[in-house]
This record gives sequence, structure tokens and C-alpha cells, in this order.
Amino acid sequence: MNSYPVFLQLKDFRCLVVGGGTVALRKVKGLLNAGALPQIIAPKVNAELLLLIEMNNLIWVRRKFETNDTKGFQLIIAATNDKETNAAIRLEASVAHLLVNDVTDPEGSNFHVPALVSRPPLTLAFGTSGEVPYLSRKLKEFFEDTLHPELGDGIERLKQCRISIIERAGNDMKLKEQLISSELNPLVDEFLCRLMNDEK
Ligand SMILES: C[C@@]1(CC(=O)O)C2=NC(=C\c3[nH]c(c(CCC(=O)O)c3CC(=O)O)Cc3[nH]c(c(CC(=O)O)c3CCC(=O)O)/C=C3\N/C(=C\2)[C@@H](CCC(=O)O)[C@]3(C)CC(=O)O)/[C@H]1CCC(=O)O
Ligand SMILES: NC(=O)c1ccc[n+]([C@@H]2O[C@H](COP(=O)([O-])OP(=O)(O)OC[C@H]3O[C@@H](n4cnc5c(N)ncnc54)[C@H](O)[C@@H]3O)[C@@H](O)[C@H]2O)c1
Repeated sequence: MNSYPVFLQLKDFRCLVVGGGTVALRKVKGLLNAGALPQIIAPKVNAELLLLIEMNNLIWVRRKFETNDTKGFQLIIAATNDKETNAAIRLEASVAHLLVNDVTDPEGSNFHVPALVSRPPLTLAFGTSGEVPYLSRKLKEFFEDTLHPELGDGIERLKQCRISIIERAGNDMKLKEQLISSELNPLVDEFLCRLMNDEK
């Protein structure tokens, strides 16, 4: 089924990651990067995740998942290496209509995590509807290598131009369209010319 891609703003969102291995680590990193403070439930976590937990003062509940652990959370990631546990987490979360990602069951999840290329504030996200995650990763690596490393810096000029157009045009949509075409569009063209990293 087609998905509905969104960029979630997760500040103050209550997020839970169950599991403490490589995959859980990747998801915790992503959540932290988006401003969330995920709680972790796992009997063991790997060394890099432990470091992240300590550095960010995250809550780590050091035991296996138990019934009702998803209560009070809004977004759940089931990232254990035990499919049955992941399925139990998914079921509990689904009954409560929570956002849930089971890293071992794309079809049972109601969201998938894409592979990202970040040139703040610009983000490229790759997903294959859970069908070939390896391709998502390779696309990320390709664009990470291809896109100019400081591409995002040029966006500030575009943003200022947009603000100025909105201020001057007010509710005059015709004027807004004219200003976009005469002022914003040339800057966007310039931005697009700078897209590739030609310095290699
Ligand atoms: C993009 C990325 C983001 C991230 O995880 O942050 C991500 N997987 C990544 C890599 C990756 N994952 C796997 C491999 C090994 C090769 C292979 O098996 O194909 C590699 C490649 C590698 O690591 O090199 C195995 C795998 N993945 C899933 C299953 C379960 C299944 O398919 O049943 C299995 C089999 C597990 C098993 O064998 O037991 C499921 C999911 N993986 C997703 C995301 C979601 C769909 C994304 C999409 O639509 O494309 C989804 C549905 C759920 C989710 O996790 O959100 C991340 C790139 C990280 C980066 O940025 O570098
Ligand atoms: N979605 C993806 O991107 C992706 C990618 C690769 C692998 N996988 C799959 O994801 C799963 C996790 O992979 P990993 O490399 O992180 O595994 P891992 O073996 O490194 O870590 C598993 C973690 O789950 C914890 N755990 C086990 N049972 C638990 C329970 N009942 N309650 C709470 N925590 C529990 C363990 O303590 C450990 O911390 C595997 O099944 C793997 O095949 C998914």
C-alpha cells in the first residue's frame, strides 16, 4: 500500500524504543536528532547506546518488555530481536491507536523509518514501502556523496526572499505569483545549479 510521508515534529513527544541493539540505536539517534527524548526498555543495551543514554539523561528501564509498557507513549518502536515480543508490542500499541514501527514487520507497522540525507533545513528521505531497505540505504549514500555538503546554507537567502515577497504581496495573489517568478525563481535556479558536489 502507498504510504503518507510526513516530517514529524517530535519535541515533547513521548517516544518509546524497545530493544537495545544496533537497530534500536539507529532509531534512538534519529529520535534524538528530531528533539525527542526516547525512553528505552531492554535487558541489555550496546556500548554506543549506553553512551547516548548517559549523555542525554535518557530513561532506560533495564528489563524485558511487559504488558502495558506502551501506556503513556505516543510513538513506539519495537526493535527487539524477538519477533513475538515485537508483535506483542505492536498489538498493544495498535489497540491504543499509537504510531508503531516494528523493525521486523513492515506490513504490521503503521509507519516506516526512511533513510535520510540532511542538509538542514533540507531533508531528502528515501523509502521503499518496506520492500528493499537496502536500496534506501544505498540511495542515501549516493546522494550523501553527490549533494554539495553546504547546500543547506543557500536556503537562508531563499527564505529571506520568500518572507520579503509575502510581506510585500500581502493578500494580492497575482503580485505574489509575479514576485515568485521574478525574484524567488532565479534564486532557486541558482540553488539548483549548486546542487552537485563538483569539488571531488
Ligand atoms: C532505511 C533504514 C532506516 C533506519 O532503520 O533508520 C531502514 N532500514 C535500513 C537498513 C537495513 N535494514 C535491513 C537491512 C539488511 C538488508 C535487508 O535485509 O534488506 C538494511 C541495510 C543495511 O543496514 O545495510 C533489514 C531489514 N529492514 C527491515 C526488515 C524487516 C523486514 O523486511 O521484514 C529487515 C530484515 C531484518 C531481518 O532480516 O530480520 C524493515 C525496515 N527497515 C526500514 C528502514 C523500514 C523500511 C524502509 C524502506 O521503506 O525502505 C522498515 C520497514 C521498518 C523500519 O525499520 O522502519 C535503514 C537504512 C539506514 C541508513 O540510513 O543507513
Ligand atoms: N528495521 C531494520 O532496519 C532492521 C535492520 C536490520 C535488522 N533488523 C532486525 O531487527 C531486529 C533487531 O536487530 P538488532 O541488530 O538491533 O539486534 P540485537 O541482537 O543487536 O539487539 C536486540 C536487542 O533486543 C533486546 N531484547 C530482546 N528481547 C527483548 C524483550 N523481550 N524486551 C526488551 N528487549 C529485548 C536485547 O536485549 C537487545 O538489546 C532483528 O530481528 C533484525 O533481524 C531490522
